[in-house]
Amino acid sequence: MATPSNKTDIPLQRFPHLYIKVDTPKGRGVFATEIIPAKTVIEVCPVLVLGLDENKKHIEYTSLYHYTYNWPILDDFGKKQVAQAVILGLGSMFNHSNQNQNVVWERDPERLIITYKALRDIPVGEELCISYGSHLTFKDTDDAPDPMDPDEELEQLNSIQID
Ligand SMILES: C[S@@+](CC[C@H](N)C(=O)[O-])C[C@H]1O[C@@H](n2cnc3c(N)ncnc32)[C@H](O)[C@@H]1O
Repeated sequence: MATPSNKTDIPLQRFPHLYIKVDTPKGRGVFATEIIPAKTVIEVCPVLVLGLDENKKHIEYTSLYHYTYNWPILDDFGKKQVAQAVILGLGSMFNHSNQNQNVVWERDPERLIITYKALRDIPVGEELCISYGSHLTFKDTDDAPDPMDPDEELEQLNSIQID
């Protein structure tokens, strides 16, 4: 089990006026019932960092694989590696949007948390979306299909590895 290298207590925050909509084109998604002003902390989420082996041998074969974020670690030899982390709390519920990203997130590897903040004012009724980066392995429902492009029809794996 990874433990934080920074031992100071971590104040938690969550913007209270949120709900999960269960039937969006992206599955479940996070929405607000009140306007969220720019820079508001939406949530501070503790993370569970998975062992490199644990991920490769087990998690990659489970549904959790679609929820983990890349997480920088030092291995037993002090070499930089990219592990996977399960984000506890609402962090795992944010969907991806390229065009309409309205939430930014920041890792704190010393405290093993991620903080999510409003990138701009978010009106009631707009989904809260982060960016998963450029290596999507599922079909992004925000992308309008191009009927002339047969590649659009190619089936893609439904998984993410958030950068
Ligand atoms: C971290 S989960 C987000 C919560 C998820 N929607 C749920 O219902 O549990 C990531 C998964 O949500 C879906 N997803 C997220 N963003 C998407 C997008 N832009 N287009 C299509 N599916 C998306 C994909 O199935 C992806 O593997």
